Amino acid sequence: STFTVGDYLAERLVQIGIRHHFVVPGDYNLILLDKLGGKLDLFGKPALIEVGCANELNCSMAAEGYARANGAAACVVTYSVGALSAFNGTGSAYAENLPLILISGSPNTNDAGQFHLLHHTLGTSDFTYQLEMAKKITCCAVAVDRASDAPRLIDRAIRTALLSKKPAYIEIPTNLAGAPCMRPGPISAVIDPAPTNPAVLAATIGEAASYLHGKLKPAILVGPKLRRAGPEAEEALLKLAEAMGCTVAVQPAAKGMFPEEHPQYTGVFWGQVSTLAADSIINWADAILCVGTVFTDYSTVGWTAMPSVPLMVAEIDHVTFPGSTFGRVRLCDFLTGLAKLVDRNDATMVEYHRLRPDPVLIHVAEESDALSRKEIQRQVQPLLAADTTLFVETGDSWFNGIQMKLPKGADFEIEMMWGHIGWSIPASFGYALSKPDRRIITMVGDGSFQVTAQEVSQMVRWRLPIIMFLINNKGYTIEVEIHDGLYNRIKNWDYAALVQAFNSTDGNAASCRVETGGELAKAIEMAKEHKGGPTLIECVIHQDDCSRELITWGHYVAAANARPPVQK
Ligand SMILES: Cc1ncc(Cn2nnc(CCOP(=O)(O)OP(=O)(O)O)c2C)c(N)n1
Ligand SMILES: [Mg+2]
Repeated sequence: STFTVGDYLAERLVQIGIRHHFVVPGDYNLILLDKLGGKLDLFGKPALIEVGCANELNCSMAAEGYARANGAAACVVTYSVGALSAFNGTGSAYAENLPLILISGSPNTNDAGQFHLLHHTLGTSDFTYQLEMAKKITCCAVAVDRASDAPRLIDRAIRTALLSKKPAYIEIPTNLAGAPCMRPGPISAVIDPAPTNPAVLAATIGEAASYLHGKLKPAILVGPKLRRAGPEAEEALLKLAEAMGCTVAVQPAAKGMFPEEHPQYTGVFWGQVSTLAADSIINWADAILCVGTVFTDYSTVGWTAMPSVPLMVAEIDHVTFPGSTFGRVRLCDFLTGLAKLVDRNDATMVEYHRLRPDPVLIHVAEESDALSRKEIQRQVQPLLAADTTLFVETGDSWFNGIQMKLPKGADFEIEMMWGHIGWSIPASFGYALSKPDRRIITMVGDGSFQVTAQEVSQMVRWRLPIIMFLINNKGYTIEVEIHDGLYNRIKNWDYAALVQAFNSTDGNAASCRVETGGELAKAIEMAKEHKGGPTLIECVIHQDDCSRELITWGHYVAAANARPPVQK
């Protein structure tokens, strides 16, 4: 059969390791979906498994979650009505440094020139607006308008996304998906990374050695971009930390990127809402090796927690020092090279042993007591195991999740830069498809759940045993703590009943509402046994029952938002 543009795209997506593609069909992408779904592997099975979502916002967020687990993801939508919703998950992928490939069908190539007015458009004959918008939220946006251009444009978009860990956009007209196309050359043309320049590497390591020279108490701070640089970078960081012997703290969005059971782990550095006194040791250090760090208003508690010493910052492909910068240095190469040369200096570890906070006494509530946030945390903690990935949603779930202890092998996912409420439901669904052997636990607030609840029905459809703790505090508590108003109150739902509605006649979702510690304990036992599908446990707590960290953090973030305009 003829090799087509759609076949070319399918081949490249499979070659970069994608096994599932997230879709919402529309008449501009149906032929393309046939091609993507029609690609068979050597055993005659579909090489790409098509995963339908209830809407394009959730579709793009499911792809974002898939990219966290798989490294890259594809989201296929129809023109305008689909793509504009998928732009939100694309923005998340940009903010969170994930190579999500957004693919949109588009009008027949003959229509623009004939000034035809078409459905799913603004009602003008200008069909370029979507590509222009996509250019602003991706690292590369291409529109194929001739089949002969498809290989070059598709390869460029995918390569740029993989190298920069940012989303890319590919637009394919409905009458080109099935058009004859040249076959691709080796995938190495697309995935070979830009190699580290050896001379630059040597110079960078030399600069790092002089940055550390004479410092008495260096520490390491890990940020969320470390993971985006690949598992070899995380491994290299571990070796560097062990070569130095110093303390290692992580930023909130990097929780789980350094093993928490490691003796050198000293908590989440998040200013006044840090864990394990990480702020004390970071503030005591006289040199901080920042690896993949991102300092934002949220991660610096409204700018009240910026480190006060000159920093070395190692990024995915460059390193900066106070007064100098080095490009084309891949993070794993830099960390590996530095680990071989760096002097051991455990001064911060010695000091940390002096100031490390003692373990806190965990209060065990009476079984009949009204359920509290603390009791939920106490009962969820034992669920975290080596094969667990904990998803935490924007809201007080961030703060409750950050306080959890991750046992060896456990992982953590948070969307702290983009912060789109509702992300965790489709994202944990997408992630679970890529890592079926992991147990997913999602902590999500009632407000967030209302944004993307439909995707629980995909967890039912794919029989994924995701356990969701829905914290029902009757509204937008994180917003209440930043700045309250009636707009932070929402209509309460019967969340447990809603999830049962997704079962219809062929479902397997378990759900219940719990209002005491005793009921929660029973629900957790039920969830642990329930394998054939998702479990939602709606945990009812008082609307003001929020973490002290949220209140402190909210106070300073509100102050940062309120800074008066600087007279220009
Ligand atoms: C798409 C999107 N729209 C609005 C916001 C602003 N926002 N941030 N957090 C919230 C409320 C979250 O409420 P919940 O999920 O119930 O969380 P908590 O009550 O804090 O546990 C809003 C409305 C947002 N972060 N994302
Ligand atoms: Mg809430």
